[in-house]
Amino acid sequence: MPPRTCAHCNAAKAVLRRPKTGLLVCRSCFFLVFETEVHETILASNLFSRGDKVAIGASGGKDSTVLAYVMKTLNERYDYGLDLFLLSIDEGITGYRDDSLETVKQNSSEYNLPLKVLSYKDLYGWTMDDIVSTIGKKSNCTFCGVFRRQALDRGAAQLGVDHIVTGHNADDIAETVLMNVLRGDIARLSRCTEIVTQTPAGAGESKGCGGGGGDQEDEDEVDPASAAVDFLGIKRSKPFKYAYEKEIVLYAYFKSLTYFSTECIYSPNAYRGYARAYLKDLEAIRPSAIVDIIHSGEALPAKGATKQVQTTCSRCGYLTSSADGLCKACLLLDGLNKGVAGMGINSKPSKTAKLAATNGEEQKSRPSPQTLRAAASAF
Ligand SMILES: Nc1ncnc2c1ncn2[C@@H]1O[C@H](COP(=O)(O)OP(=O)(O)OP(=O)(O)O)[C@@H](O)[C@H]1O
Repeated sequence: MPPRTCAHCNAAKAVLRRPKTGLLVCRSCFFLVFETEVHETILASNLFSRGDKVAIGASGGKDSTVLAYVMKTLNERYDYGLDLFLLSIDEGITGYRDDSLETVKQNSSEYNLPLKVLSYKDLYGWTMDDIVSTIGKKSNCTFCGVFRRQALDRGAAQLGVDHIVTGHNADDIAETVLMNVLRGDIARLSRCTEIVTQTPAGAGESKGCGGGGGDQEDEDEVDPASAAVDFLGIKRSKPFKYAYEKEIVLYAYFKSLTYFSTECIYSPNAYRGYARAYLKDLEAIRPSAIVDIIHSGEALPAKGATKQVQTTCSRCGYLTSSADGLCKACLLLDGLNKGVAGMGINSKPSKTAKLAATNGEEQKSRPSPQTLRAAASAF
């Protein structure tokens, strides 16, 4: 049988079948089509403006490694005029983040992108190793997700960047849509498909974990107790919103990119694991399921979603939607420092935090049965 030719150029030998479209493509057309789709996502959402300083959240894993490479490529190819940085958070997980940070350092020098590393130990006084040895593995992802979100914002503020991009991909977002539907969490459902956010969306947006251990590169660490930084100005976005995980892996493989592929040792994440397995089954039957779920998520939530009122934490200056005055990270730290770690996890948002910002009406965070039925029937 003669070798099959690429469906795009009709000339070169096809080397892979694109997971997203099923088309047989050659290596260079695959690179080009993958990069062009990310470029189109960036243009369609007006993600950047010329002169923006952009930090790439770099964990050393496949998604953020490919993101760093593609952002650099597109910035040069299309002359976006962006000032790019790598920003890594060292959560303090021995045998995981210390190794992955070595990969980030390698990428920093290979791609010629300056790297900044911030650690939980310096910011919060606790590593994830310390936290897990105190509270066990249950709920540790809550601490890690809340701390990382804030740490990324603090790193961005120190770098003076306008924007953080992360490697969340289409599979991550589709999984999150499924999880929010299954939990009936309409507020998060309305946020999880947004390609850009400008204020903290809370721990639930984290798709689970990261790990950690690396060194500090900067001397001007933020003291959480004295920070008064305008976090509201920092945008976050997901240029890989429509990029399939399988294609990211293929891209990294065919480009021979260096990335760290071990799962976090503290990440049980059972619930997301079920959503992921279900999504993979759906993808095997119909590859468009991933992007279809994202589109459903975008169309669903309008009703019943609330916007939270943002104020600043009375202790560290970070953003919070709690009228009690403390941000989630400070609440969690209080619990840890007082030896009652469940305190921050179990605390419920105060009633005022649930006020809808737009119309001033108080709304319940639980959706109505009709809203839930409508959401569930879409799947
Ligand atoms: N420790 C970290 N430092 C900086 N950014 C991080 C860190 N952990 C996660 N991120 C950012 O958040 C995104 C999602 O991370 P998560 O750990 O949930 O997924 P992942 O699939 O393991 O991502 P990756 O393959 O990039 O590690 C990453 O792609 C990265 O941009």
